[in-house]
Amino acid sequence: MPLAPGPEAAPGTATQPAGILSGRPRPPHTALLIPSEHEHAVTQRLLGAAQSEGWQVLEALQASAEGLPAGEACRRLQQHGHNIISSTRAAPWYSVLWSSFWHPFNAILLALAATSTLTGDAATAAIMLAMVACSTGLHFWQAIEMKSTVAAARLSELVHTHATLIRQDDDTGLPGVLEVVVDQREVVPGDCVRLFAGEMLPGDVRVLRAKDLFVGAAALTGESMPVEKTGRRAHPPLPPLLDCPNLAFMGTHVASGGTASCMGAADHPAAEADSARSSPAGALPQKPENAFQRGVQRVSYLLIAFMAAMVPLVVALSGLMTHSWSQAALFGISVAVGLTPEMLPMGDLAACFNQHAVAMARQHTIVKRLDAVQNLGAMDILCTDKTGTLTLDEVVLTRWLDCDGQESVDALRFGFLNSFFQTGVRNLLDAAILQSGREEGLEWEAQAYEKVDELPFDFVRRRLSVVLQGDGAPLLVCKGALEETVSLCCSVEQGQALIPLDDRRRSKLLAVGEQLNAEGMRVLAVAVRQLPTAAAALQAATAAGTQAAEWVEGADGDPPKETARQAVQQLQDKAVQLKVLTGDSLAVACSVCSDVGIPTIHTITGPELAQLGAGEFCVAVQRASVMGKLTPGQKARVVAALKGGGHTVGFLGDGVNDALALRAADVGVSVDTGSDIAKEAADVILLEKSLLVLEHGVSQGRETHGECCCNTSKYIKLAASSNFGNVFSILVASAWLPFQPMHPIQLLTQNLLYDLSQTAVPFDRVDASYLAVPRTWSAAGLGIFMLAIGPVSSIFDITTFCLLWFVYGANSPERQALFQTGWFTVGLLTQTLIVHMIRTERIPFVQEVAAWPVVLMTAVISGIGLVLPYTPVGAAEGMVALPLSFYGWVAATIAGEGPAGCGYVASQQQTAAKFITCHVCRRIHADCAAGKMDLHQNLLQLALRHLDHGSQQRPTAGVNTCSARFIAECEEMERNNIS
Ligand SMILES: Nc1ncnc2c1ncn2[C@@H]1O[C@H](COP(=O)(O)OP(=O)(O)OP(=O)(O)O)[C@@H](O)[C@H]1O
Ligand SMILES: [Mg+2]
Repeated sequence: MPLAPGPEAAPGTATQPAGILSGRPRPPHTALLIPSEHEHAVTQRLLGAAQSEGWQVLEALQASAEGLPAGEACRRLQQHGHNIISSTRAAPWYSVLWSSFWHPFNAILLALAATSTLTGDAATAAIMLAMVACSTGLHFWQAIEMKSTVAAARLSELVHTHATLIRQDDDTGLPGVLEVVVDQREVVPGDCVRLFAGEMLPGDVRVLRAKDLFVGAAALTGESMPVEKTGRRAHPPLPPLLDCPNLAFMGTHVASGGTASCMGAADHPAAEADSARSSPAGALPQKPENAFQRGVQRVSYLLIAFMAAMVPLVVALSGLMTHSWSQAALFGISVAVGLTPEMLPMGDLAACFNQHAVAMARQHTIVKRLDAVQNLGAMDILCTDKTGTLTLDEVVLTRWLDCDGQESVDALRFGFLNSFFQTGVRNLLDAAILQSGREEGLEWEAQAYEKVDELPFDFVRRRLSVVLQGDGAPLLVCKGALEETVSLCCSVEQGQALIPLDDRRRSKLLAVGEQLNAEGMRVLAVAVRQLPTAAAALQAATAAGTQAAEWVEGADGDPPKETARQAVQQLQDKAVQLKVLTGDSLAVACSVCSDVGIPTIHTITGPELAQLGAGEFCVAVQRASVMGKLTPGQKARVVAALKGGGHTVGFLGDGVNDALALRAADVGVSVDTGSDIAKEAADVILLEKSLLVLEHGVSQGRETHGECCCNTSKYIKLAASSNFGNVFSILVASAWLPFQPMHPIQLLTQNLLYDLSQTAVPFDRVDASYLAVPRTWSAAGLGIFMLAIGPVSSIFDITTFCLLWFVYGANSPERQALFQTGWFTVGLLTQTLIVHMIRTERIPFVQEVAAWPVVLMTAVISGIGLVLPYTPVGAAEGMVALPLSFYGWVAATIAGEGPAGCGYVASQQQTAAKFITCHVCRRIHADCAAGKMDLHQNLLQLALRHLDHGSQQRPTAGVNTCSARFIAECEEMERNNIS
């Protein structure tokens, strides 16, 4: 029963019955939206509800156990607004401004400004404050520009979550007879909600009646095991709010519970005592780090390590040469600031991802986490379930047979009874059985029974049982996967007689099932047993050795999708390997897979996997393309093992049993029609369950990766390598000059201008060839860039030093201003313009021009760098006018440094790529020889990855030849292997 917000709710926050208001940890920006007194009042009201009897809570909410009348619900919806969490609204501008200001770069600048003020250098302090304003303004503009929170909120509105409510029908006036499924946003305070396994709580609720209701609250409390909730009144002393046994909160999910209704009608009694507590959705773990996060982290560590090594050296050398340790320390701090690519907060990336996410929404793909867009592009293995992805999701019951393969209405009758009374996970199989049963006129038979208890379906046992009370003795009806159910039976019905189910008959039955499976039919078995008492029936259902008096069989067909084959082909063309992970039988999965073009040469089942050790498990899952009879935990383990093998793994699934694997994957993909818990665990939601839609998503993910990450990593490489060169030059200069090669303030200005010039790089164009294969963000290549570009730029810096020292006579502390201005200009221009040479292999501006934002920004910043020494700001920073002839040297340095740097990088890359090529080749050959790798399945994939390795390092003739040779070798080996 969702609880109403109090009258004291602030306008605009009253749109939800409870949810975020109830005292759980909140996202930071909601703190500004929800007054804490209000939160306190809500907490008190919830605690009050926990201590009251159910009817008292109902009375307080002016509601009844029969549900709200439809008209009243409408009125409440108008009064309270939609049931939406306020946190999805945009943070106010002042909080955005504050977070833009609160940045390490600004903190250092403010500290430097304070130091300068204390030493009486007001001009320097003023410049530093201007830089703070500039950097804050830039970050603020980026944040406002991207409006990512607002856009993300709008995107999530496209994904629908439903809730089952009990409402009174105003027309008939009959109470409690209407069970309506509505959008979660339409749930109002006072509504009675029925809860099913796998569903998310639509609000904060006071449980009124429940049996075996287990709620997973890992998202709120961090507690991974689901906890039981009951409808009983709580007595003081009360536990903390989140642990109250009769309160359940928005954001948590129903882990198990059969008929565990929050508020159920009398004809829905409780579930069996020992229900499926090991429900797959029971313990949804935190999302592990994904490929993108791992990559970003590695890059950050590299930069930090570099800074930690260089800065103390600079301080020591500068202190020794100038004998002014305070100046040396200040200089060291400026160098440290210079080494951080601070204009690249993740804001830039987020803005870029956000733009792409909005574009993807137009293609029916909703991105819940922004970095998931690029993970979709980086994905090289896609694990998918079968139903609805490869098949039409249209299950029709086609046959109902007895043990001899003859049509048997009894089979349908008991199947129908089981499906009719079960209240666990909603399921297409049950819907199909119910439909056929109704068509055969069996519905009235259900009236003769009353459900005594239920053991809900779970994906490990793969069966479900109901205990029914008719005229005679209680009847246990069990329905489930063929093998699992038959393994419990000891006799079969033949005519009116019961005959023992011996091994021969059992194998015959299983063979018939397999034959049907091979035709793409799913086969379920139904077993029944009459027992003296309900308690005995319950015991029999719980125990393993149920003795079945009857055995019957039904078959369900779900034809493959027409578009599946095309989508599989397109994904394979994009170098994405497909693996089918299903809980269904292997034979059915293989039948569907061969229809849609997924190889079925290497397959494995869950029970087989369970026998393997960790190492063998990894090899087996890398090799197999179809895996059947997997438990939910095994699906997640397969995903984790593939990730451990260095792949970026996607998982597409919609069931309660897919939630764990969705969470484990680098990118979890679910569908709008999927179960709540799957949608909660996923990073991407498809509004249409289709591999074709996903294939578009992959293309867009690659573009996103290219435009956002490739360019951004280009930015980081450039920033890190040119800073490395600068610091190297500073080291040389500090060891040589009796003064500082550049004033700290000049260094900071140069750094700020350079960073500004690079803010446009993420919006640069990317080559089409870059999009052909999966890409991951990595620090690989950064070292080469730093080691190649750094020394080359240092050589040109040193020639500049010599020029200034020997030719222009800037060789004493009195003439240091000329030296510093000269190096400021050369350094800024070369750093700023080198991006045009690094970004393409062709001749910049002649054969290839960068995107206009890059051209514009670099031109503007170079212009500023050239005129700054002639402005009052430049003068305040201690710059002087440069001799005109010096600009000729500047032009020559730029002309020389670019090509020299590029040439050197190319040669370094070629060597590195060759090394990688040979290294990869050697490893693959060795693995193949040792039989660790399956040639047929993996070679082409590896070849593509290998080619990718080469092209990531900028393809050169040598690398391409090597890759081509490698692919030829692979094909040759494959041919030999097959023949
Ligand atoms: N409602 C049900 N009643 C009885 N048995 C069921 C029911 N639902 C599923 N099963 C059994 O459990 C097996 C696994 O379930 P299911 O096929 O839904 O798994 P899955 O991994 O979600 O498959 P998919 O990959 O097709 O989505 C089924 O093949 C069937 O034998
Ligand atoms: Mg499924």
